[in-house]
Amino acid sequence: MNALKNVLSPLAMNTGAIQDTLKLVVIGGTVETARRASMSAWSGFIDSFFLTAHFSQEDYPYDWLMHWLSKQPAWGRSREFEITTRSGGRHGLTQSTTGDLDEEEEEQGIDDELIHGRRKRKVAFLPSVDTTHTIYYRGHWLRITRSKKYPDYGASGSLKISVVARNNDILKKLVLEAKREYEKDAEHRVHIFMADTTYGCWRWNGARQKRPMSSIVLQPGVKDMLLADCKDFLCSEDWYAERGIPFRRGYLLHGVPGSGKTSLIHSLAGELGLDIYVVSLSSKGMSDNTLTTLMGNVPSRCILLLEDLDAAFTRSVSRDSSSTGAPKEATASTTPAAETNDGSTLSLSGLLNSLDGVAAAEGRLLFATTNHIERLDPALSRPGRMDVWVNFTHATKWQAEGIFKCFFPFVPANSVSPSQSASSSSSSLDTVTDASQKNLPGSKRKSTHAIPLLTEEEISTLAKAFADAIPEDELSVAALQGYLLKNKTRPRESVEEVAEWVIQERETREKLKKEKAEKEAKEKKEAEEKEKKEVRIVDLYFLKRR
Ligand SMILES: Nc1ncnc2c1ncn2[C@@H]1O[C@H](COP(=O)(O)OP(=O)(O)OP(=O)(O)O)[C@@H](O)[C@H]1O
Repeated sequence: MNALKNVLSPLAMNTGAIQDTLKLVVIGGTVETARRASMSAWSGFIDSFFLTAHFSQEDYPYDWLMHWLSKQPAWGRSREFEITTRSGGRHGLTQSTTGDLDEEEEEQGIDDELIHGRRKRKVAFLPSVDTTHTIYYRGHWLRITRSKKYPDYGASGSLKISVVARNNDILKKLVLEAKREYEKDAEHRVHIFMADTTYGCWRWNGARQKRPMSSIVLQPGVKDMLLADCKDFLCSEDWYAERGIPFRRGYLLHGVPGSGKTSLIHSLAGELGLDIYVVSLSSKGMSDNTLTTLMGNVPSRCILLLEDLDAAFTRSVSRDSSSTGAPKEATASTTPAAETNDGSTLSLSGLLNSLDGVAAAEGRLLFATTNHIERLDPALSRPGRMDVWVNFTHATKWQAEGIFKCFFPFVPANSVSPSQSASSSSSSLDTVTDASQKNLPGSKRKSTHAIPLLTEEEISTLAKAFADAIPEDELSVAALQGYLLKNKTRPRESVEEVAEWVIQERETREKLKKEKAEKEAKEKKEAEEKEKKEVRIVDLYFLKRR
């Protein structure tokens, strides 16, 4: 008993101290809880005065606002922000290529010029992720919070803008202003979106400088016809509605590789101010459902580009003659195609349904390209789906002359002195506007390529001589472009040497053709031998069993 007392006595002595400690803990806890409650009540009270708008990266207003934010001088005073030279989304209007940032040049606004052949980087200041920034806008303080939804997957982000105001007028004004600025800057660019078959959504793939229509050399009248047709369609919504015809139009551009099909579509998009949504039907994971979802998410005014239509049902990107390209389903059956190794379950009926179905966007221009029109199922290319067909051939003499003129600049005859003109050879070079852009409307860029100054008359004579040496309908325009690119500062020499180049091209093509034929013959022989060997093994097996 005494022993127990001895053990408990120190505890009894410290009871007062323990009680005091407990009191302190309770009081401290109560105070902290009260503090937190009051803080949360206060922030709730404060928040009740805020109007808040949410913007998701998947939608256009997010891009408008990110673009607008990147132009706000407020970031100069901010203590935390993101500096970027490339955008993670469609707001790539501030994006550029290689080079270093030079403060002085940035301030002078010459950051988009070529310096020693390198384009200076453009730098954008953006709100950093998961930090709330405050900026002043038209008499209001805006609280801006940018966050990433699924950063681990690099997936979409969002933007939250709060403002103390009686109604949402200020937020509306902000969004409209951001939209206007974005569209003004986008004037000179075409945005490209690619189909993401994994998530069934569109991913921004970059913004390209508009390509002037004059840089595309096609037979007379073709470009004008297409442009007029597209323009007419885009302003005929009521006409279609009155007649109950789905407001869609399809263009099938078919013909040899490197003849300008894709370039023409990009050029048309620039001219019409439309974005391009590209689907490669043969891509991995493409299925009827994915395609229908994608079609449902295409905006109403855009160009939808189906590339290499003939490759869609071969699950092959190969477009050479060994690829059959023939649709696996000859008719538009309603059963989906069996799943292939790459997980594609796209069927012809699925494709047709997604093009015509209710989910398919109205007002879109469908462009499809193919190198093998003969392999297309008639159901796919019939009017209503493909209303206008344009055939692209190898270069004609007329095109050869046109592409030469596109490449080399000329100066008006009265601005070149006779002596200057006479001495203008590759040895007497002057710096002029880039040959490939000088005579093109809408071209602003200056290049430092040294190109001899020639008069319009000289260029015309050279272009004619160049065209004379080019065989009709034998070489692609892309091949001619390649040759001229190699000689972009040597207009005269390019004409003198072109006949020799044509001979070399023929020889190279013959050699490649021969090599290909030999390779195919070898593969065929190996396959036959393998088959024979397998048959012999099977025969042996049955002989043994008997
Ligand atoms: N008619 C043309 N006018 C101007 N440039 C052309 C023309 N055809 C081809 N080119 C040039 O050749 C290159 C390839 O052209 P493009 O990709 O448009 O050809 P394509 O017909 O779409 O080829 P593919 O069928 O292989 O996709 C481009 O750089 C383009 O500038």
